[in-house]
Amino acid sequence: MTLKKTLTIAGSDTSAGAGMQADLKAFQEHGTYGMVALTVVVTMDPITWSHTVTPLPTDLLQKQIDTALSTGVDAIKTGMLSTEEIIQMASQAIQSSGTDKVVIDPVMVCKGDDEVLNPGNTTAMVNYLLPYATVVTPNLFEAGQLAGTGTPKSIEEMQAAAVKIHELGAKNVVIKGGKALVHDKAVDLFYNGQEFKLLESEKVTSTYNHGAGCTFAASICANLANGLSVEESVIEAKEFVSAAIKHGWALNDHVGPVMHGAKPRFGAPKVTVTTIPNYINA
Ligand SMILES: Nc1ncnc2c1ncn2[C@@H]1O[C@H](COP(=O)(O)OP(=O)(O)O)[C@@H](O)[C@H]1O
Ligand SMILES: Cc1ncc(COP(=O)(O)O)c(C=O)c1O
Ligand SMILES: [Mg+2]
Repeated sequence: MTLKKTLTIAGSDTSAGAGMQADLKAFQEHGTYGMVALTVVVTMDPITWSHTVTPLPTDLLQKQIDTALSTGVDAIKTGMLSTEEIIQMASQAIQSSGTDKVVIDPVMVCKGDDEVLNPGNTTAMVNYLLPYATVVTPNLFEAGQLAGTGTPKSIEEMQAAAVKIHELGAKNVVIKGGKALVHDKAVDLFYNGQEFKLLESEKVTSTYNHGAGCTFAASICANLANGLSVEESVIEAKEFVSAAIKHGWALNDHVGPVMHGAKPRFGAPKVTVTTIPNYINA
């Protein structure tokens, strides 16, 4: 038996709820063979839990990319890319791979840590990654940065940002309303250039959501590798991450990771999908 090969170009979250650890766990749960090209290592102060991001030498990143690509990957996901040079390397890797199954998770901040990685990265992501994105998965803040609109605060503003990001080259856009959007459900907006769809699930009140974004994007990547359509991939990923958040738990006093493998063990909350009109300028 062979498995579909999924590659994440991402950082290591030493606390292991997010980053490449989340990606590998989600890849595994979806039955794909996960591989990693590591960009940075994120460590936490044991007392304050403030994050330190340490980049790996770029020649070492390139060697990892070359190794993984030589096996022939079926789908690629990107996560934390800390510099413009690393963003360009990820773009080159995507182009060299020949795959059209590409999920860009435009990580700009870590939950619980407000420091933006590097403001110049947004322009580099727009120029080098969005044109190759099968799916891009910004949260509200990241969507506002990519679109240049400021952080969306309503479904209408999410639609406006999604249209801009689509115009920048991403074939499909999922803006994650998540916990931040003032709404009684956890709402994500899906836009494929033609239709807007709202994906809604119950909003979990727990704060144990570390790694939700990575788990969601990695699940989309694995689903694409396994041959699901873009829309099927996003819907299943939403179910998968909803279950993971519902069963999130406290690793210590500072952080609560999602339970990556919750869906196959406990089932998933219901996700409803509704096509909505274009409210922009309505
Ligand atoms: N409290 C919550 N309850 C249910 N789903 C949530 C919750 N918070 C986020 N989600 C969902 O988890 C996924 C990841 O979103 P989010 O946590 O906002 O991303 P990020 O970690 O990148 O900021 C999205 O599908 C979002 O709707
Ligand atoms: C290496 C790494 N990648 C990505 C993220 C983003 O995590 P999330 O899935 O919570 O958005 C983090 C956050 O800590 C991280 O450390
Ligand atoms: Mg994120």
